[in-house]
Amino acid sequence: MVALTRAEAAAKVMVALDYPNAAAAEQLLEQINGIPCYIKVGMQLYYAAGPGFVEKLKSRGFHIFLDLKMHDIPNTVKGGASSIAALGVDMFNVHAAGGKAMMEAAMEGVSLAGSSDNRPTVIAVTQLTSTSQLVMNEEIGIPGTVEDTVIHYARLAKQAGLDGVVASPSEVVAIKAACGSSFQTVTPGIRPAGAALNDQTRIMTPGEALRQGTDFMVIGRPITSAPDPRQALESIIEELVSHE
Ligand SMILES: O=c1ccn([C@@H]2O[C@H](COP(=O)(O)O)[C@@H](O)[C@H]2O)c(=O)[nH]1
Repeated sequence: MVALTRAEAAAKVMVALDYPNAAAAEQLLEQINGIPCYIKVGMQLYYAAGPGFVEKLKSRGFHIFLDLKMHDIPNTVKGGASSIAALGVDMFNVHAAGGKAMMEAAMEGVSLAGSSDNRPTVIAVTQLTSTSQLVMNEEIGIPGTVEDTVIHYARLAKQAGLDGVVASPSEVVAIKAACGSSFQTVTPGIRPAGAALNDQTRIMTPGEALRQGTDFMVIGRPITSAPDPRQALESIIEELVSHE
């Protein structure tokens, strides 16, 4: 495996700003100031702080993944995607379970918002990393293995013209084999050794996820709930730099 520089390792980490308001998010951003990682804004912060906060982060030079996981009828997702693309975010997502027509509508919405040269990366959520094999089969009612479902959704997303998927790091090798190495994988469910699992079930350490070939790893609580978030992020970056 080719060794990563510190900047390359940092650029693979998407810090999940799961906070109730802009002030709390700003506090974390202050603590990790100068580390060139990606920032993920999800539902909690977006619904509280709104599109203006996202635009503000963009104007300050952050790379933003807007994680709103749209899942609705195609026409509504087309409109939502168009509004999100107009915000200038670097990446956003939809649920693959919405189907191919819905994902194609998301891509149409993106093209309505502007030039294809600087459009956001559009990815699809496959199976949430909190979902276990048992829950997928017995509660949600999808038969077969989680990996088969993830691959089915990844293929559908690719056919619809999307750029990649959200999945567990343990599914990255199979996704790349099915959809090609340039099809992007964005993987939450990252837990440094010894960290609390919280509600995640399909997890890997940062080093293991890197070895699987993940493009980006989404990490929230192991950083944001740490006594020293900057130190927690630095030690994840160090794990990626030194991983063989
Ligand atoms: O399948 C998914 C899709 C999205 N997420 C999001 O990633 C972060 C993970 O946070 P942790 O605190 O590291 O568990 C969070 O914002 C989720 O909404 C996911 O976990 N799994």
